[in-house]
Amino acid sequence: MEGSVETAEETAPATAQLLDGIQAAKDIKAELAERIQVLKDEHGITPGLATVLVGDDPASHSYVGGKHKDCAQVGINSIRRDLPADISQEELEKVIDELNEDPAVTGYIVQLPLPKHLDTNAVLERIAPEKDADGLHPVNLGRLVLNVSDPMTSPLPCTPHGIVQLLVRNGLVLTGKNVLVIGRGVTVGRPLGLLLTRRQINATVTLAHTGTVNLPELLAEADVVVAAAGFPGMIKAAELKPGAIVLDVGVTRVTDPETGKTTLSGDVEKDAASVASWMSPNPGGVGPMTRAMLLANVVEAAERSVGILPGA
Ligand SMILES: Nc1nc2c(c(=O)[nH]1)N[C@@H](CN(C=O)c1ccc(C(=O)N[C@@H](CCC(=O)O)C(=O)O)cc1)CN2
Repeated sequence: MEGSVETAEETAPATAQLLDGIQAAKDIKAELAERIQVLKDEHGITPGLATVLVGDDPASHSYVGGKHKDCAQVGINSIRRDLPADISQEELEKVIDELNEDPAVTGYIVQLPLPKHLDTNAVLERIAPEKDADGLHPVNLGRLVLNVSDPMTSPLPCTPHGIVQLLVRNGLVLTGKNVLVIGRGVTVGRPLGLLLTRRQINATVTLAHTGTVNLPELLAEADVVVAAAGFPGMIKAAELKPGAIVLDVGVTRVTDPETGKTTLSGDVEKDAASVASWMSPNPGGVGPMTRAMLLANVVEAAERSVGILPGA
């Protein structure tokens, strides 16, 4: 147009700043490796993480494999208990009892989801609370509800804690912000709502789920969106408040019927980065933080067991 010359700067699409989970997880691992060395050198204790994996779900196998790799990187011993998909509740509970008694195991997790015939809540409840590396035992979740959990007493669930760390480490303050959490699962949505409404963070949280009827209105008002629904691409750029902070947690493996190739898809469309102020990539955002916070829980449990204040 005559008389108006657009510069490249004016026409370039805005792009959100990156909430880089890979870098933050790397920093956390370096900090943990130092604390592990102190446990070994000064207290003669090597933290040990055990994983219990039932069945042959490829995603669960990949997550568990990642957890063992992480342990090797930072100096945590790791022990795998891979069990057949048709294991009975009784047999699985026997494995849990063995891990509760094993002094080499300072913490352990049961990879979720379990096959449908197993009672997940009964399994989680059987884990010794002091060895619960996922923070999903009713005692540890109860402490979160009562607002008495901190690293000195009990572990926090890994994904919610990872989300908080990712925000804090990027200097993002949520006081007074409207946070919309989409998904009410026990590993992400519910505990995240409890964490973000603590006085230290002081956000106002709305928990949306499949029964929510006004998601578009909620999205339009949200300063921060945490999408943990597991529906690929359900959040579109146009639905977001401009400048929103977006954390994409959901991961779905989508297989192309023609090529048979499987790719990972998040809950948020990639072009949301043109509207958001900050956005976590997926992969490479919250997932690596989940793994890093698991390591932190294992280290903190070992520190508590020898009477060191975690992180001190
Ligand atoms: N016992 C538990 N089970 C499950 C949890 C959990 O915290 N405890 N969370 C998820 C799975 N999960 C950890 O177990 C997990 C998910 C994703 C990632 C991750 O690093 N993802 C990568 C992408 C790679 C991929 O998905 O293949 C990324 O986001 O960059 C780590 C751990 C359910 N079960």
